[in-house]
Formats: sequence, C-alpha cells, structure tokens
Amino acid sequence: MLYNFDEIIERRNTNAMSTDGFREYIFNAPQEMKFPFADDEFIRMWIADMEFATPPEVIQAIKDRTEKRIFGYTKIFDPEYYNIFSKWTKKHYDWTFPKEHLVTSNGIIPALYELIDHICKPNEKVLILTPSYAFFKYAADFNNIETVCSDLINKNGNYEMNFDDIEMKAKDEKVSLCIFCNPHNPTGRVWTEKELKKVGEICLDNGLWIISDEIHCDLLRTEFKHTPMSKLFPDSDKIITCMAPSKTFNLAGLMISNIIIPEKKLREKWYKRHFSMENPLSVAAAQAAYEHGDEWVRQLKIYLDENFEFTRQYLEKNLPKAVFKIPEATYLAWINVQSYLPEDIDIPLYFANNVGVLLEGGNMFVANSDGYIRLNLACPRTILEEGLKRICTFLNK
Ligand SMILES: Cc1ncc(COP(=O)(O)O)c(C/N=C2\CONC2=O)c1O
Repeated sequence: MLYNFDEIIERRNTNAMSTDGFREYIFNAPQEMKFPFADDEFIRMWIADMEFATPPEVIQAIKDRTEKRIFGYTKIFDPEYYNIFSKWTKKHYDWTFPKEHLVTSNGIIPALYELIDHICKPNEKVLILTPSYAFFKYAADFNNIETVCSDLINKNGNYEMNFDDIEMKAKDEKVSLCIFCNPHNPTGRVWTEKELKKVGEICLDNGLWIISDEIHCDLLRTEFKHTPMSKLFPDSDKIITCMAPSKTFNLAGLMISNIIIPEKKLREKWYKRHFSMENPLSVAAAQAAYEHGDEWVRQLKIYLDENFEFTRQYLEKNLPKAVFKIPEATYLAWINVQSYLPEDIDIPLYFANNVGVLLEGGNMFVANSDGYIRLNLACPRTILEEGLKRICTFLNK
C-alpha cells in the first residue's frame, strides 16, 4: 500500500496546538495577540507533531474500539500490549526488557516531572546536554531542582558531547540525575554505541541515574540505527528508558508513552503515586501502531529523507551563508542563520512578524542555541517549499 504524505490535511478547529497554541507556547502571550499575518496564513513549522495522517491501520483500530461503545475506566491488562511493543523493540533495536519493567504515562514529559521528584532529593541537581528540549529544564524547575548544562561541542554543525565537561559536572556529588536525549532534539544526533558507552560510564560511575529519552528513536535517516542506552548496560538498573508511539506515528494527542523502569524500588514509588488509568482509544491506537505500522514508518522515513535533501539543496542555493547538516534523526532541521539576523532578537517572534513562518529557535533550547532556527519538516513538500521560500526571500533582503 502506498501512503500519501503529500496530502494537505485541514487541522483548524481541531484544538491543535500547532494551529491554536503557538501564542501561549512560543510567545507566552494571550490568544488575542495580533500578528501581521492571519492565523491561517502562517506556515507552521514549530511544534514537533506531523502534518501527516496517522497510519490507516491505527485509525481502523480506534474505530473498532469505538464499536465496543463503552469507554469506562481502563488499564492495560491485556499482555498483548507488552508483547507487541517488546516485539517492536526487538525487531528495530535488537533489545527488549522484562514485562514488569514497563509502565505507561500520558506523555514522556509528565513522566519526567514525576521521575525527577522520585529520584532527586531537594538540594540535588539534574544534568542535561545543551542545546536541549526545554521541558527537560522545566521538569527540573517544577521540582525546584537545579539544572546543570553541558554544552555540546558544535564543529560547524557537527555536534559531539564534551566528555571532559560532562565528567567534571557528573563528579559534583549534588548531581544525581542525567536526562539524556537519544536521538537528540534539536541537533538530530544519533549517538553511537561508543559515545553512549562513554557518557553512560561517566554517569553510572559517578552514581547518577539516567533517564534516556528516546522518543525520536524510530525516525532516523534510513542509514542509521538506534541503540537504546540500556542495551549497553544490561547489568545496570539505574537507566530509565522513555519511548512512545507519539512521534513515530503522529499520535501525540493520544497521550500514551512507554516508560521502562528496571529498578524495583523506583517502580514501586511510581505506582504509589502515578494515576495508572489509560484512554482505551489510546491503548488501541498504540497497540495497532506497533503491530501494523512498520510499512507506514518505512515510507514515512523515505519521504522525510527526501524533504531533508530538498531543504539542503534549497538552502545551499538560496541561503548559502546558513549552516545546515541533514540530521541523523528526527524530522527537525536545525539551521544556523545567525549571519542573516540582526543581533539580540527574539528569533521566533522575528520570523512570525516578518516572514509568516511559525518556528522554534534561539533561547527556546535552554543554552548553546543562539542564531539557530528549528524547522519541522514533517509536512507535505509543497508546504515545506513555501516555508523555505518565505524564509530565504526575507533573509536575503
Ligand atoms: C526529546 C523529547 N522528549 C519528550 C517530548 C514530548 O513527549 P510527550 O510528553 O509528548 O510524550 C518531546 C516532544 N518534542 C517537542 C514537542 O514540540 N516541540 C518539540 O520539540 C521531545 O522532543
């Protein structure tokens, strides 16, 4: 079956963050905030969900569940949920885990908020690598836990970890947790086994817990393979692995994610506080995605690879001073356009007001991100082309 990723799907009047939540999320502004562009004139390249219909197999599973007509309190009792998900992890990452280690959360971010509270004592600190998905810091802030940042080394768009800096910060006895992102948002790095072993050893040898956020682990460029951090440390029970169907199958609104907690005491803390009910439609969707979604993901990855190559050529031709490397994973293009920007601007606001493109960038990524914009390329190519055209036309003025 050939899936249609070129189809433009109307998202207005669906309570979508992408169309209606940008004022609050990007600008911390009221819905009344005015722009020179009408809402439906914006090219939306900001929040990380996709403009593609979820696989039809998932939609059918949701329809089938609605036929049962009762949507009472639900938990995951059927072992098939674990069997199907662990079959997916075995097939795609050659890794699996005991059933009792798996808990579900209505999102990885809510899980981070809870896990930080369970793991960190009041005066401890969380280590993150920057630039970073800002909710890693927000989750620490919410728990009144200090965030320590280790800047990735940026060699003209090629990012590496600064292991000496990570080790120095991990040796601080107050640092008790590292929230690690693999693949990395926003740089798109897929960390190699060698890099994972090195950072994992530094953290574990210094007594840190590791939350390995692997939400982007299925959306790699075709030639890359994901290695779960836990796979490299089979004897450690201090690595929590976070995965979800939300990024892979465009199901973020169904709020279901898979958190693998090997350490018994931490799992008991989780169950003591976590409200473990699930949305029955979300369970049906997630199970169908992992059971029937392989071919859709294969075709999606090809489409995304083509969008990245289109973007690389477009920028090379029309924005030659921009620094852009096709990322190893995610559908997010991380582009340094500093040489085209005035100093000290609010990058997302600058693009919203002058270009009519909604994007994330600059200080939205905690640190080490000045001059960068992040474009969501998970959209039909016609929309991508219009967004790139608007950006390049304006920046070349
Ligand atoms: C690394 C990472 N972890 C967790 C999440 C969210 O997980 P959830 O709570 O939905 O299960 C995202 C979504 N990233 C987004 C969402 O919009 N912009 C981003 O960069 C993410 O990039």
